[in-house]
Amino acid sequence: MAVQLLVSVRTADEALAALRGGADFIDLKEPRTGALGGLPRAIIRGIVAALREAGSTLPVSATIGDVPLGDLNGILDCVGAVGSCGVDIVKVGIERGPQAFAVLDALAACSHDVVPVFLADQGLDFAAVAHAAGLPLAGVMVDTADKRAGSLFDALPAADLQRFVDTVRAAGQRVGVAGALRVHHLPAVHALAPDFAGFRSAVCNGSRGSALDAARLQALVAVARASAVPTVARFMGGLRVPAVAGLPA
Ligand SMILES: O=C[C@H](O)COP(=O)(O)O
Repeated sequence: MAVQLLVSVRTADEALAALRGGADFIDLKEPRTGALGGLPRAIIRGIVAALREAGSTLPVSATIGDVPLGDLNGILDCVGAVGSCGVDIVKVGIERGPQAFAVLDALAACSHDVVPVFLADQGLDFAAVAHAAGLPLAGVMVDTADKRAGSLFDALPAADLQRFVDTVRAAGQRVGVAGALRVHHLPAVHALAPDFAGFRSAVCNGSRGSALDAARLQALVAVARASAVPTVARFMGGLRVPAVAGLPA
C-alpha cells in the first residue's frame, strides 16, 4: 500500500494548497516555534473551517506545542483545548525519559484521538514505543526535534527505524515517520513502509518556517505516487537513495 503523505501547514492558505496539492493528511503546526510548535487555537479553528468549507474530508491533526513531559496537567489541558478546535487528531511530542509511560497512559485515556510523536534525537526507548503501540491511540509517530541535525535517517540507524515501524504495526497501530525528510528519502521511506510520512521542510522554499511552496509539494507528491522511483548505487544508512533529477530535494 502507498505511504500516505502528511503535510504540515501554518495558515489556511497553506492548508488549501496542501489539499489541492494532493496531501492525504493536513497537519497544523507553527514550525517557527519548534518541531512541534503549536498554533493559536483561533488559527487552528480557522484553518479547520477553511478546509471544511472547501469540501475537504481529509483528516486534520494539530500539535499542542512543546510542553514538557513533566507537566502532565499542562499536556492534558492543551490536548483538550486543541482537540476541541475541530481537528481529528491531536499530536503530542514524547521526549525520551521515564515520564513517557505515564504521559502515554494519560493520552490513551483522554477523550480525544491522540498520536504520540516520539522524538528520535536522543534515540528511541523501545520499551516506551512498545507501550504506546499497545494503547488505544490513533497511531504512533516518530519525528526529530532538531531539524538542523539532518533527517530522521541521520538521527536513527536504519535497523532502529525498521524496528519502530514493525513494533507499532505488530500491535495493530498506524505508524508514521517524519524528520526533515526530503524527496530523495522517499525510496528509503517506502522501504520502511510506514502508513504515513510527514513533511514540512521538503515543501518549503527555504527553511521550514518559510511559506509552503506548491511546486515543491507537487514534486514530492509526484515522486511519492510514482510506482517506480529510479535509484542509483548510493546508500545512506544502508538504505537506497534515489536520483531524482530536476526535482527539489
Ligand atoms: O509532522 C511532520 C513534520 O511537520 C515534518 O516536518 P519536517 O519535514 O520539517 O521535519
